[in-house]
Amino acid sequence: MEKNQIIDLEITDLSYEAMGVAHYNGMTVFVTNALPGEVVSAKILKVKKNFAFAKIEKIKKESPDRVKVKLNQGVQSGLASLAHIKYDKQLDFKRNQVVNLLKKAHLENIEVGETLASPEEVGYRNKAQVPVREVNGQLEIGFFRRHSHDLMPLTHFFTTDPEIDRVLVAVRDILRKYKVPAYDEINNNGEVRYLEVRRSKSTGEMMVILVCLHKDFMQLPNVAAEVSQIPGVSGLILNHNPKKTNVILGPKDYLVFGNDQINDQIGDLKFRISSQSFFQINSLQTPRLYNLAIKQADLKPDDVVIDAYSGIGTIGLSVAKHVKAVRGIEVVRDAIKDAKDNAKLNDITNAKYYLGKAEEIMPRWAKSGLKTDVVFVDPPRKGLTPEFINAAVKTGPKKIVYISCNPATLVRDLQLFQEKSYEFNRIDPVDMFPQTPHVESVTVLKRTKNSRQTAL
Ligand SMILES: C[S@@+](CC[C@H](N)C(=O)[O-])C[C@H]1O[C@@H](n2cnc3c(N)ncnc32)[C@H](O)[C@@H]1O
Repeated sequence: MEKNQIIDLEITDLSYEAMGVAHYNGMTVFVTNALPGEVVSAKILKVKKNFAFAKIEKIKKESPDRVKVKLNQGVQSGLASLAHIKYDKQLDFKRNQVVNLLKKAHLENIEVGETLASPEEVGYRNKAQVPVREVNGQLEIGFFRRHSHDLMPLTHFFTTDPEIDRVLVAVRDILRKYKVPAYDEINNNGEVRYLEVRRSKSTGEMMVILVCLHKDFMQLPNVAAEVSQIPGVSGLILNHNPKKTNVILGPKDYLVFGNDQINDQIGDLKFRISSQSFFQINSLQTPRLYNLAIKQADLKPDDVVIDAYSGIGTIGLSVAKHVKAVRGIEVVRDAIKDAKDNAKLNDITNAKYYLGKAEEIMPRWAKSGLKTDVVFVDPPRKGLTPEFINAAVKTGPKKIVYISCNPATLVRDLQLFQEKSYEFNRIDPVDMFPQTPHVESVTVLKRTKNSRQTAL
């Protein structure tokens, strides 16, 4: 097999990244946007020792699960790599990921629920963070082609709220009008690196964030004056990121005009969200995710609850009125400030929030003898650390409710909890990210009879 060769392939499976999988002369070939059951004529793009990558030249036999999307193939592979699959089959794909990971871990007796469908299949994202670069002499917004920093200009982001797309394009045009230079990452000069827009689904308020190389630039007053005229925009923030780095946001934000938080709502609770705070990006699916987790936690009025990886307090504050006390842990300073503000905003007095790393704070609490009843964890993709798991178990909770955005680290961590005599019998996938391969899920671990002794 060699690069640029064209071969016919029968697709037998889908990889975790939603690439069609085929076998050819002992090699595994990953074909972008191909579906199981299809026969495709494919061009080989890259050859490694045991596997290769290819792209479709022609579909010779089409899967009945395929939907025609207008997206260009490059856009689709970067932003919405499941967009060519019928939505109900996307849900199956996500469920199968969990099933396969459990099988690999020899955990076949665990039930995996049907993936809970998202109320919106496109345009659901309440936040966009898009790179700004110069392409052919003009400032453009778009996305980086896979595994590169080549900007593909774009104005319609497909999974993002169309109101956000409208503001992204309006701000792009203002930056062009005042000839603000885009960031040049090779020479670490220019100005605007990323453009972020967040929108509250409940109030319609939008926050615009310009991620810039400098904390001020000549055209900023004119840019700000025009951005303030865009309907729906309630604030402009300049995020200062002076470093030569791939990290998107710098540590400092400067409020240029308006509010530095937007107001949103989940269920009957109000939330204020700062620019650097995490907020679930699928606004309509979030309450359904939380309700599932809270229902399965079966909370009691005397319960002491931990909300680890709390963000702005959304989970902890949703349960606070039904339990004795909530303690939240979060590493982002602004998110802790938001969580405290949000407790006040909703007249909640039994929820306290602590700044720091969960894997450091939890062992301290365990050492000081804290006892808990339910621990909610909602970590980033890398999952939990053994230190956190040990400490959480030491506080003796009856239940641990694990909300995960990465089934691979979830299954790894669930096995560690099992070693500490916590058991689980089902995982419920929830689709927070339609059109993409990302899988969210809820699992409840229960303490078995003898685990309190083992834990202490
Ligand atoms: C997936 S988000 C969940 C936030 C919140 N539970 C929600 O539903 O909106 C994970 C959160 O963990 C925070 N985080 C990341 N690493 C952390 C750590 N080591 N300790 C505590 N919080 C951390 C992130 O800042 C983020 O707010």
